[in-house]
Amino acid sequence: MKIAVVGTGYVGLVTGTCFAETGNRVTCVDIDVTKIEKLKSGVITIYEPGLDVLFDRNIKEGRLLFTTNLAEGIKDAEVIFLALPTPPGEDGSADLKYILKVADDLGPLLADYAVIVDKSTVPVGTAEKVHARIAKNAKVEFDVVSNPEFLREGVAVEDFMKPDRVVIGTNSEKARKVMNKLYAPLVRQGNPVIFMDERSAEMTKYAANAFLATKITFMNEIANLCEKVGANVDDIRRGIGTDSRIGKRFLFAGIGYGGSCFPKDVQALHKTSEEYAYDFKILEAVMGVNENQKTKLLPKIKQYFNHDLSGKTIAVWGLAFKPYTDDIREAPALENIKELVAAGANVRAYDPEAMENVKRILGDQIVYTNSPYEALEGADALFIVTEWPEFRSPEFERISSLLKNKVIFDGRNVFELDQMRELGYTYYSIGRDVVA
Ligand SMILES: NC(=O)c1ccc[n+]([C@@H]2O[C@H](COP(=O)([O-])OP(=O)(O)OC[C@H]3O[C@@H](n4cnc5c(N)ncnc54)[C@H](O)[C@@H]3O)[C@@H](O)[C@H]2O)c1
Ligand SMILES: O=c1ccn([C@@H]2O[C@H](COP(=O)(O)OP(=O)(O)O[C@H]3O[C@H](CO)[C@@H](O)[C@H](O)[C@H]3O)[C@@H](O)[C@H]2O)c(=O)[nH]1
Repeated sequence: MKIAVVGTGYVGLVTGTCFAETGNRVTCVDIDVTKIEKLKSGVITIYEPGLDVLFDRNIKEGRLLFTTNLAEGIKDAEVIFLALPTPPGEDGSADLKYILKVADDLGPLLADYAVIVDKSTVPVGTAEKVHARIAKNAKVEFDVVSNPEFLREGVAVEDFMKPDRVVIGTNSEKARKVMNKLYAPLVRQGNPVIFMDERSAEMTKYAANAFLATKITFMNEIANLCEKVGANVDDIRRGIGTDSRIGKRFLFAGIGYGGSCFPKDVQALHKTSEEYAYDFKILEAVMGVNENQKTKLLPKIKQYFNHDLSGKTIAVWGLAFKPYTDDIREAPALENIKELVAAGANVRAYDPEAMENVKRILGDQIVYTNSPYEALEGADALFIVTEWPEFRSPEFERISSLLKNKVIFDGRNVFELDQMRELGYTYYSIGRDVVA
């Protein structure tokens, strides 16, 4: 099939590359000239494990093209994906200006029947709005379908190529056939394509993200209570996660969820509920708890240093909002580092992928190091913010020889308490006893 993807950011590039890999001819469109020039010259613009191999192969085989010209990009396309940003507007609702602008532009350009697909995360009613905007100028028949994306950064290729499910919102039989054909190679493992109406598909995406954010937040609250009653949240996780009704995943307590999706999508769903005069109490609690959770360890760090961080040096391991990505959108590291610096501390930070992105925001307010150990040089304490695998089994002797105090603040429960006890560390983590 011939496909166009409009918006070649994270989701657009994964969508385009993966559909090229399943044999389609794909043209990705973006207004960012620098990005498109890079992509055209074979340079991948996002860090996503495994994507580079597919990207190189499909460019070489001529199935994956890039352009800044919308008319050229959508020419002869049977399916046109919109993978455009939907950032929070000033009031927290999803800002649809990028989507609606492209919808306006598309109308006069359509030369034959096409299925326009909302791949972006968009509030209930958006497919109808997009349809209306295209219809204003379109001279041909078309359908607008909602097909939300559930991929996770860091495992995006796996999530896209072997999806748990594909959700497609449409009442058009013609669009349904086109989408079924496109997704057939991805769902042949037995995972379903679930058809529903557009509004339910749009809502499904927000419900999934809000549910997962709630699940994590529930565990964070259990963790906070565990600290007070002297229980261990990791044992609780194992104890409840083995119940198949609860499930093992997304039960890891820590210093809050971040990223480009959960925070904005929970906020946007809350906004939708407000618009419909529904008081969605759980979402409000989730947002409030997560905000506090992100800086949960700071009072403990301050207390350890007798409420005076001036001149103290804190080594920070991990800046990305989670491992296997260079994405720092809503990353708990940023807020923590800003507060440490404001309290007079020096920060020496290391992250395998995200340092360039942090430099663009924090500049020379902190020191960036070439290895986790270099970050520890002259440091008074270690603060683990992101659980990159390389932090899980470090050389502890090297850590203790470099740190001024054998103290670790761990926002992701990377180490076992017994291990810390044996090694003689003072160890603060989330929802577990302090090892002193
Ligand atoms: N990042 C994720 O993990 C993820 C996962 C699932 C869903 N989503 C959703 O997918 C959508 C896109 O997210 P993203 O992370 O890929 O965003 P992104 O910011 O990485 O990419 C968006 C791209 O759209 C381009 N763009 C803006 N206006 C344009 C126009 N008029 N024409 C062509 N291109 C234009 C931008 O230049 C940018 O490259 C959002 O709604 C997001 O919520 C994201
Ligand atoms: O048990 C857990 C699992 C995750 N997190 C945190 O939750 C955030 C989000 O993690 P994850 O969901 O893995 O990353 P995203 O790439 O943001 O993916 C989410 O957001 C995407 C965009 O909408 C969706 O497509 C995905 O299905 C959804 O998982 C991160 O800060 C994690 O540290 C926890 O604190 N505990």
